[in-house]
Parts: sequence; structure tokens; C-alpha cells
Amino acid sequence: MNSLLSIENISKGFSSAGRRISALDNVSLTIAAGETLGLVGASGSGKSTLSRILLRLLSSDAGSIRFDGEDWLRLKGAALRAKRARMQMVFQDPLAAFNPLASVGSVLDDPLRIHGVVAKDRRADEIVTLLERVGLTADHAARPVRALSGGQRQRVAIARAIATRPSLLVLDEAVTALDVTVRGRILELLVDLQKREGIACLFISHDLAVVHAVSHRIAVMDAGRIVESGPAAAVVAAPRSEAARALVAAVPRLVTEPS
Ligand SMILES: Nc1ncnc2c1ncn2[C@@H]1O[C@H](COP(=O)(O)OP(=O)(O)OP(=O)(O)O)[C@@H](O)[C@H]1O
Repeated sequence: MNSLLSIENISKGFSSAGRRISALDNVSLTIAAGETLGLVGASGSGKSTLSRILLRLLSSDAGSIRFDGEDWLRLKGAALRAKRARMQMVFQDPLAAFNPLASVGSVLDDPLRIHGVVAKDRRADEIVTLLERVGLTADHAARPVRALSGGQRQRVAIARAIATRPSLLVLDEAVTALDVTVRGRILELLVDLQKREGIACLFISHDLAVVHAVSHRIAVMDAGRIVESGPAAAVVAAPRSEAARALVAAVPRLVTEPS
């Protein structure tokens, strides 16, 4: 299969208090163009380590990653910067890293300018288009980021991530900090974006219900390994691994039978 992203046998160990911890042990997974893969696992299963390696914040001990036809872990300099535009990330509170006084407009202007997405005189219009694509309006551009609600902030983060016209979004616990209603709306937005625009997503979360809501396929991590993967409905309805069964059991029942 011609994958957009192909992670092959990635391993990573850490030394901690004289002990060797295997955070990732031969992890392999693929994502096709336009597909959403949910990566789910309990705390400590290795999800953040994998997303940090994908982000190139951390090096792997072994394995390779191909993205969009390139050897992703070997890309450097201008070639890496150009390709970064095609793989964008959304975190739990990505805007926490920004100057809280910055306006929404300037947060969205940065990637447009840095990656030269549109001509200078088209950037203001592009910002409005981006805001509308994530369910906000032109009025939001002038507001400081700190004046936004958590849900609005995450919409801005998604707008920023799609500004460079990526083919893959990596979302790491992107809705974890939001309350349930807002979380549902952001998940709807992500599904909508994926359907309308065909952006592929790697959706990482400890919460199986959240992953199930957005993913075509689900891969389950446990102690640094992928222990199960398959179509989302099948993994949830008939989990085969102990780790997947524990995650299913942890999902609160939405409908309870009256006794
Ligand atoms: N810098 C580090 N030094 C030592 N051990 C680490 C380091 N980073 C991660 N680990 C260990 O690697 C394992 C995987 O951690 P990781 O943070 O990737 O899991 P996770 O699934 O993302 O968990 P969480 O959802 O709690 O963030 C854990 O045992 C963790 O303690």
C-alpha cells in the first residue's frame, strides 16, 4: 500500500535510576492519505514518546519513518522545513506556548508568512477563511488569544495547524483538557475537516471513546508495543488484547438499562 506515513520498527529506551525502560519496542504503523488512525493506550504506554519522535524533538534508537515519500528522520535544513508544512501538530494546549497578548490574527499570520502559503496582500483574507473553516468568524482575528475560551483556543490551534495545507495532522491529547460538550464539538469539527478536506490524522489519546469518535482504524499501545489494530468499530466491539479490553471497560456506558 502506498502510505502517507509509515512508521517502521521504531524503538526507544530510557535509562532511569539505573534501570533501562523500553518506552517503544518495534512500533510499526501506517496511515493512508485521508485516513484517521487513532492511537490509544493507558498512561505510560509510550504515546508521547512516539509523538515526540514524529515531531523530531527526540531521536529514536532504531527504526525508520517515511512521510510523504521522504525518509522523515533523515531530513534536514530547508528540506525538513518545507516538509514540516505538510505534517502539523495539535497538542493539549498548544497556544500556551504563545504570547498570551498575541492576537488570533497574528497567531494565524505566522505560519502563512513563514511558509509563504499565500502572497502578502492575500494573508488577511486567508486568515478569515481559516477562521471560518474552524467555525470561528472574522471578528475573532483582533482578539487576544487569552480572551478565548478553551474550545475557541483549540479551534485557533487547528486553524494554525491547517494554515500550511498539511496532508497529516498529529493530534496529541488535543481534546483532553476540554469539558465534555466542547470536546464533542471539536471532535465534530475534526471529523468534518477530515471528510471535507481529506486531511489524514494521527489521533493520540488515552480515551478510547474519544478515539472511536474520530478514527477509521485504531491501534492500541501497551508497554511500548502495538498490541492490537483494526477497524475502529471492530476494536471497540470485540477487543482481542487485554489492554484493549481494559480500555473498553474504562469507557463509561452512555446508555444504562433501567433496573
Ligand atoms: N525522558 C524520559 N526519561 C525516562 N523515562 C521516560 C522518559 N520519557 C518517557 N519515559 C518513560 O517511557 C514510558 C512511556 O512514556 P510516555 O510518556 O511515552 O507514555 P504515554 O503513553 O504518553 O503516557 P501519558 O499519557 O501519561 O503521557 C514510561 O514508562 C515513561 O516513564
